[in-house]
Amino acid sequence: MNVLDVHELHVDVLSTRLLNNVSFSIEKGSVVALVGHNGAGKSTLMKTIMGIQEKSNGEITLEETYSQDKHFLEFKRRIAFIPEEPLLMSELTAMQHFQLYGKSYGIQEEELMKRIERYIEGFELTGKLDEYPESLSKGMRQKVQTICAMLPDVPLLLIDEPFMGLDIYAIDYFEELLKEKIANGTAILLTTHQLERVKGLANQFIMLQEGELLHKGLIEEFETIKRRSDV
Ligand SMILES: Nc1ncnc2c1ncn2[C@@H]1O[C@H](COP(=O)(O)OP(=O)(O)OP(=O)(O)O)[C@@H](O)[C@H]1O
Repeated sequence: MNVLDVHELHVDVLSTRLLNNVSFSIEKGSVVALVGHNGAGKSTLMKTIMGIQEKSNGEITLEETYSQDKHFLEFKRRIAFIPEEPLLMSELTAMQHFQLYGKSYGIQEEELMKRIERYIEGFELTGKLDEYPESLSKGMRQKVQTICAMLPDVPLLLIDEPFMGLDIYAIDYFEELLKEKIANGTAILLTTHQLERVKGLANQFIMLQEGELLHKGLIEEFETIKRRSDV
């Protein structure tokens, strides 16, 4: 089954076309690395799938059923996003962020508390639950954002530059969590400038160039395609 179908996606901002006719699918349990030069459109694609960036044309569907246009709430509940820069709310503590995510994804209270405890220990955030974002370090804010996305069991995870700003302990722990999610059937679309770092996770890649999908394939084919296309 396809977890994500992106069909003929176009995104324009003012008179600039940021994504041009992008189509691809992601199967259940697949991990796809989205690669491309700075400005290729990777973050724009992520934000458009999340509905943060408006599309001008095309269709985005989850689990072959839930259309971003027609079933927005069901769509949003099936997807979690870790942006490159933490997008936390200054008026909420770390704990309040977790509770907000728990509510919006309909996680049962007892299960939510269990997961929060597990993740704050794993990410070494014990004692930071009542802190507001401004009194956390950048890496700690990234951890809070990461935990928010790890709390629900969603079929699709979008991660813009995983591991950015995390220390080596947090990277190892996060990688283990992702492997656990993948084993349970979660599909992941992640952007990266360091393919080496995600090689243990990703099995496919999509290459964007100037807003267009240039290549897609298995991760093992990446080096050959990269050499051949000189990008
Ligand atoms: N809101 C916006 N308004 C106008 N142009 C934008 C907007 N957001 C992004 N762009 C432009 O769209 C293009 C793609 O940007 P995007 O952030 O998606 O690239 P990226 O592949 O994620 O790059 P990087 O590797 O640097 O993170 C860039 O040329 C950028 O200047």
